[in-house]
Amino acid sequence: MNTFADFGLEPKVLQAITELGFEEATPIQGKSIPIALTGRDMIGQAQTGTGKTAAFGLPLINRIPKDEDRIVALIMTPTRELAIQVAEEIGKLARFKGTRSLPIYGGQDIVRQIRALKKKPQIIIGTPGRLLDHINRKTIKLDDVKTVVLDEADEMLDMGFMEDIQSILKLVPEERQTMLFSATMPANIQKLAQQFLKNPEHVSVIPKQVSAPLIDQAYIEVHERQKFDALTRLLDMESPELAIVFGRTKRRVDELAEALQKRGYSADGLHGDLSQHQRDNVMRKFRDGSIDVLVATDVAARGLDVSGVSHVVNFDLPQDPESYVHRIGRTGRAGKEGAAWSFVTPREIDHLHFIERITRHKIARKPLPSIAEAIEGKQRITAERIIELVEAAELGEYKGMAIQLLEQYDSVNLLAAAFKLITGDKNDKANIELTPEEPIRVKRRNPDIRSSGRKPSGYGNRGGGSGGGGYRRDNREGGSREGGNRGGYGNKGGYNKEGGRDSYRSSSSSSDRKPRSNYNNGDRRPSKRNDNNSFDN
Ligand SMILES: Nc1ncnc2c1ncn2[C@@H]1O[C@H](COP(=O)(O)OP(=O)(O)OP(=O)(O)O)[C@@H](O)[C@H]1O
Ligand SMILES: [Mg+2]
Repeated sequence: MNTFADFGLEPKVLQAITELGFEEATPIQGKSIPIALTGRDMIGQAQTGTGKTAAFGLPLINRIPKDEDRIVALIMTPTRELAIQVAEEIGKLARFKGTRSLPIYGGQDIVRQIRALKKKPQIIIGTPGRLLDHINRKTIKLDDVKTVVLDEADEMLDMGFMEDIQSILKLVPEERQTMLFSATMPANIQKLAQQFLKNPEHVSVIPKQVSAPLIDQAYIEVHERQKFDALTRLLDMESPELAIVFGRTKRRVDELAEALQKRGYSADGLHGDLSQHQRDNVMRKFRDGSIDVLVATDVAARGLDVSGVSHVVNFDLPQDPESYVHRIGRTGRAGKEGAAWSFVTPREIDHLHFIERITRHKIARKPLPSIAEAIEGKQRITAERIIELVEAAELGEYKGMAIQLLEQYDSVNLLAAAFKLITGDKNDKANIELTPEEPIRVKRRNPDIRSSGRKPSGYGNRGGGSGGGGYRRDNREGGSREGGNRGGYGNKGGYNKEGGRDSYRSSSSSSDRKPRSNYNNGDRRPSKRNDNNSFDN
């Protein structure tokens, strides 16, 4: 057990930690902070929701002199939402010391960013594409950067950011500290590490299983056409505080969010084809609880920390075990419990076993909730709300009618009728038709490649020879289908108004760099880029 005072952090940094209510350091913080404070390169791996942001953020803030007026630290994240969130957390940790930080991401007005850059931030938190834009415009200079952090390093590689990261790091002085963090460290991270890190310290607090321990994981076997009913029954039965429902494609997310709204759920969708304004809006509504179901593509899988997310539903199974780990890791964070449910079609059972094998966690099979369970769940919630109202005792103007009715009718019948009226869904008949998704197929891969090269990675280490797994992420179907279908869904539910995939370029930047197409560059991975290119740069 580590108290923060043991690390020799400055009083003003400690004050911020106290203010945030952090009592003791998490294991990854306990191991990383002393190393990071020395300025050594490091790779940090720990389960989702265990405080990796502060693990790199605190030493970073601690090491920056107060009167520094140059950019001395750079944090890169794979998504805009994550850049915003990390910047907020860094801002909180730096509050008393006064270290200045600034998020820089695509989709935001570049002129506004340039103005903010004039205020001499010391830490920049950004997505690679927009960072490069600023570098090319000479509005960001990296000559004085002493520390670089790649948050979700493996994801940035997977999204095809390698080239961008290379270009950016070339401009950072060799004499620097570089740190990589993620909950998952597939083997290809070695490539990045070898290229950019010097004799890094590997810090891993991954025990046997890579997914966070406080998440209750289950799966329900359903046919594609049953999924929507299964979801609504689950939502009714479990009544999540907040839930994130992951769909495989943007089209899926649009259709599902719209269908849930039709059925009266307070839901909205998030994916990379929305304008930044729409994305910000959805995230804000979800964070403040004005919607309680966020339907999202993998754009929301990494790093997002929203307190109150009690449930994650994989409406569609993800292709990669990593994605599974990160998606379900949006719940069960910072010592809280959470539930993760995955819908698995009969043809995907093998894929589920593959995920179980790689994540080393058996996922319990649960039956499809029955209509009776769903109704009971809804009634339970309604009853709780009624009791709350009764206890609040502010029912003055409703009492007259209640008294009148009770004189004529039986009280049980009256209450039952009220329940029926409240919970019986007039919207249940709303016609819902979702475009079916193809089942995911198992892509074999060599178990060894899961290891980060040093034990224990939480993956791999199960023997198995080398070579020839044949697993290729860019074969995954989600991406191409997302792209292929986009045109047809342009005006559903008010989404996709931006139009095509390159629109982020024109709206976010006037840089002369070529738009990143997923299809014209063999180097880029088509699958995720398809969603991510518009969410990042
Ligand atoms: N020492 C601590 N004590 C209590 N809460 C903490 C502590 N450190 C961080 N937290 C909180 O825990 C939550 C999760 O932290 P964070 O987002 O950094 O996790 P993470 O390890 O980066 O997860 P992911 O892999 O999903 O990105 C945040 O709300 C953060 O404020
Ligand atoms: Mg994180």
